[in-house]
Amino acid sequence: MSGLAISTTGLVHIYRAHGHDVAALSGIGISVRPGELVGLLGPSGAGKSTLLQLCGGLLTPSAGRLRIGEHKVETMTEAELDRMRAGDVGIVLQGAGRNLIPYLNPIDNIRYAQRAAPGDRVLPKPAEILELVGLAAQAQSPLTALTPGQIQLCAVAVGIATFPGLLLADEPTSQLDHQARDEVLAAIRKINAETGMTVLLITHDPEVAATLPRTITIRDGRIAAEGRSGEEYAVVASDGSLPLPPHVAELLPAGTLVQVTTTEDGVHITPVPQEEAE
Ligand SMILES: Nc1ncnc2c1ncn2[C@@H]1O[C@H](COP(=O)(O)OP(=O)(O)OP(=O)(O)O)[C@@H](O)[C@H]1O
Repeated sequence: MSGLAISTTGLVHIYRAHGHDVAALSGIGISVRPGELVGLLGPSGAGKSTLLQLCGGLLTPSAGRLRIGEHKVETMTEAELDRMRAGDVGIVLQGAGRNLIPYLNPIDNIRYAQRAAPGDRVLPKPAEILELVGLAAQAQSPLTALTPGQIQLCAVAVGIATFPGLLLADEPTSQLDHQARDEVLAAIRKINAETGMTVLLITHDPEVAATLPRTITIRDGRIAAEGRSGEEYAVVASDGSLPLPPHVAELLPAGTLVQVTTTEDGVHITPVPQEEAE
């Protein structure tokens, strides 16, 4: 299957907790083209995992629009979401072991993941998947004999067992040494390049982020910035608002009046001294 696009408009997710609700996402608008490899960044609690789970059909939006390929996620029934997860979207949850059946070897883990795929789907051979992620030699090894890096590669292999159009991975390179981290990242890049699968991965590691062609940073449930090959940019939202980079926000406390002017060489934001504003 070829890569799936992701498109969201005004995406909101509220967790209904006892006593109070938590707005994890407060109006996210992103557009990811088929076959892109995108990193999702942001501080702890920013809403990254929530966005990933919405894209994977594990959660449903509280408001807003979410398209995964042709799927209109906000209108889908539980059964339709199940079918999307079984064939079109692969999810690698944080903590490799959560994605694997501990008593099955790598090739049987892949076979098991393929059982849920829709009957009309032509599935790749499990050996091909292991070859793609670089685990061919460990196909029959018990998971207990694998290194942490190989276990993570196995979790990725299970995530792509049906060759979905979208791979979602929650911190696939965390808790690994640098060599294992780079091997997992190389496998994900290879999957993306050779199959055209769209990939959205969460990372906290600035070294990983710097190597990705595109990154999206979330802060307080909103898009805070986008990166292109290591360079960070602020992104104008659909309502015209512009989140300030943290080092600028520090200089302009909430409530500061600013003058926004345009000149030939750009747009300037100038704080108005308080005495002038009064
Ligand atoms: N099941 C839940 N019930 C209530 N609140 C939740 C739930 N899951 C997450 N949250 C809250 O939603 C917000 C966003 O959480 P989320 O896990 O999406 O952030 P994150 O950016 O992935 O964080 P981290 O990097 O720590 O994994 C946080 O305030 C979190 O406490």
